[in-house]
Amino acid sequence: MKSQLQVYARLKPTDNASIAYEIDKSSKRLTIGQKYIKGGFINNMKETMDFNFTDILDINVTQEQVFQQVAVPVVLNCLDGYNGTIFAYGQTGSGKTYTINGSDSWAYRGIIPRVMTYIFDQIDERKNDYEFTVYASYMEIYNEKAYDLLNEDHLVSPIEQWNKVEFKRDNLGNIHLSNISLHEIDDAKPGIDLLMMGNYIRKQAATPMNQCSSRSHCIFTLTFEARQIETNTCFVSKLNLVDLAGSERVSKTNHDGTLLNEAKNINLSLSYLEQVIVALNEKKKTGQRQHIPYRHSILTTILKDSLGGNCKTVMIANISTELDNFEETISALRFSQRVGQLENEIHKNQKLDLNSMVERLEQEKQQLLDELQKYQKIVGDLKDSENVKNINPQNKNQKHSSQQYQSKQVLFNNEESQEEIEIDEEQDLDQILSKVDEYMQDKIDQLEVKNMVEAKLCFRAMKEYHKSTMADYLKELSDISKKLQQYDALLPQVSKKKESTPQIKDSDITQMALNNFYLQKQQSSRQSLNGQPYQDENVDPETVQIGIQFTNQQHQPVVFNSHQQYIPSQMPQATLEKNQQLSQDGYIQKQGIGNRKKKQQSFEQQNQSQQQQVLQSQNQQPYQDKNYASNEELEINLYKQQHQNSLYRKQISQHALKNKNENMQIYAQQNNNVHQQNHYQQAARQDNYKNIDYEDDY
Ligand SMILES: Nc1ncnc2c1ncn2[C@@H]1O[C@H](COP(=O)(O)OP(=O)(O)OP(=O)(O)O)[C@@H](O)[C@H]1O
Repeated sequence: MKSQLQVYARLKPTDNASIAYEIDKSSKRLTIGQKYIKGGFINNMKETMDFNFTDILDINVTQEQVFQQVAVPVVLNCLDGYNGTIFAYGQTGSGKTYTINGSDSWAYRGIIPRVMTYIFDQIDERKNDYEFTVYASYMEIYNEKAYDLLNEDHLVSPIEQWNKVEFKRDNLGNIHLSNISLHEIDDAKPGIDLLMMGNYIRKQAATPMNQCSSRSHCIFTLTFEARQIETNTCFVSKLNLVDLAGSERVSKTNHDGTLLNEAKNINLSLSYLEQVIVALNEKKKTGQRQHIPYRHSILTTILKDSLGGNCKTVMIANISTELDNFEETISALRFSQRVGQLENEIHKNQKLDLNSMVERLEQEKQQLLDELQKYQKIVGDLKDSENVKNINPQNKNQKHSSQQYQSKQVLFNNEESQEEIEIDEEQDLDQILSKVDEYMQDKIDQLEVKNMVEAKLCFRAMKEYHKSTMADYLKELSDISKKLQQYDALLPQVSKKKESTPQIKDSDITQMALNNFYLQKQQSSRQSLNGQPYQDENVDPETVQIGIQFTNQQHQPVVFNSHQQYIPSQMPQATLEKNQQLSQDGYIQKQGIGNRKKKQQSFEQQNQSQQQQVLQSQNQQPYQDKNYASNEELEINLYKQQHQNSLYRKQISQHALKNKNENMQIYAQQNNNVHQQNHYQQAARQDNYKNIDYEDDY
């Protein structure tokens, strides 16, 4: 089934000078006024430019409306067994993250958290027909390297130590990913907690690399495994929710060499995305096979199915209406027009679970064999009474036919010579009926009838009855035998297919990843619980211990009350003690000093416009969200929580790193290894330095 890619334009409100635009609701057309002043010149080209969309979401459209209109149809498709992708494209600051993830405030949550709530409501509605299992994974692509954002180890280790996600192609061209964790989720809350953890890891990783979200692509994937209870058919479908990097031009980034390199990579992967789309459009126009350069970047490799493959794909073009961004806006609009011309070939990922199919066939075969046995017994009973008669030497002929019948009967059970099972219905029926006649003749004396007329009537009735019963039996026997042959032929084929089928991709990967995840989890909790020294010398035992205490809270976000105190009920006893210990050591108190504290104090004291300025500096953006004006209280709280939370975790990781280096230094001293001593001394010094550095950040 062909499915045209849907492209929505979402316009972001601005308080600054806006570009002139008009929306034609009926034809879904966005008209942009081109006449503008740039560098003192008036652009004299065509006055307006038109762009067509599936729909245009104007500046006043709410997050809930975007979710209902754009995401719900895709999610429903996924729950019916089709793949789906929603991706947001646009320049930095145009609202991609706001659309896909949302802002920090729950009221303005974006598509992913809304999808989480929605899918579990839907799954609940379908629970009589389907059994669903849902998995989540979250990946970041930065500088042509992909990282797992849901790996709990990444909470405490720097990005340089993370394993990169690896891609392997099988013979069929399917991509298999390793070093990415899949998490089973059975409710919206654990799903949202995972998302928050991923966003936290993303933010934390961004700091040391001097990177910000604009420069990486993020893909949140939900995998659905469903089994239809009645038919035992299964499907695996995927929903990708993608927040792309900013699409602005390299020249505009205006940074030094390193950053330019990053920017180049981002623009390269986006330009490969563009090339894929152009090639797909060419292919569609000319109808000729053409090379589609999916392999050129990680992004296009991952989105292969979403672009030109088996996937219902929706793009949201996030459009900044600011006059300053006019060129980027036009380029994003042009890109969206090319995407809008694409068509995907979608089909339901339904498949029969081979295990249950074999099981079902075997059950059916057993049922048929039981039935067959029953019929054979009935026919055998008749034949026995015949044999009694056949003992009479005068009935040689009949004895012969009885043997013939018996040999036919044996053939029903002879699996080797199935071709001979075909029975000659006509011939057998005649033979059997003649035997029934004789049998009746013999029995007539035994009939308790008053006279011959009655006897004849009775005999005829019996004869008719036997005749029809035997005919029915034979017909059924023949049907069963044919059916059995079909099943016998089918069973080895199915079993063979089952053996030769390569590892079932989605479910097996899921299972493997889950096993891996639980194994790691078990291992680390064993190590922490039994108090044994942690074996891996790359990881400090204390770091692991703290990491586990965090993760044992099932990714619950750290909760603070209005006085910025951690709510202890959310904290395990061990963590509380650790926390107190850290406080005594001076690590926790540190959060009360330094620029961060001053910033926070001034934040509280400043008047409303000053508060807005702080929010602006936090976003690195001019403040544009009118909704925030009425929600300062909420925003202030969020701001405080965010920094306190992030500070606490960073301090723990710093503390652990420092301890590790000090311990390693002692170890090197014990072993008289001067070189290592120097190395760890230097590292410990750097850690101390980093701590000071870090305080200054706030
Ligand atoms: N439709 C909107 N209504 C209100 N505020 C918005 C809207 N879209 C975006 N914003 C606000 O604009 C700011 C920038 O948006 P956002 O971070 O989503 O941009 P982005 O395109 O993801 O940028 P980047 O490429 O840097 O990640 C945020 O503060 C966000 O809350």
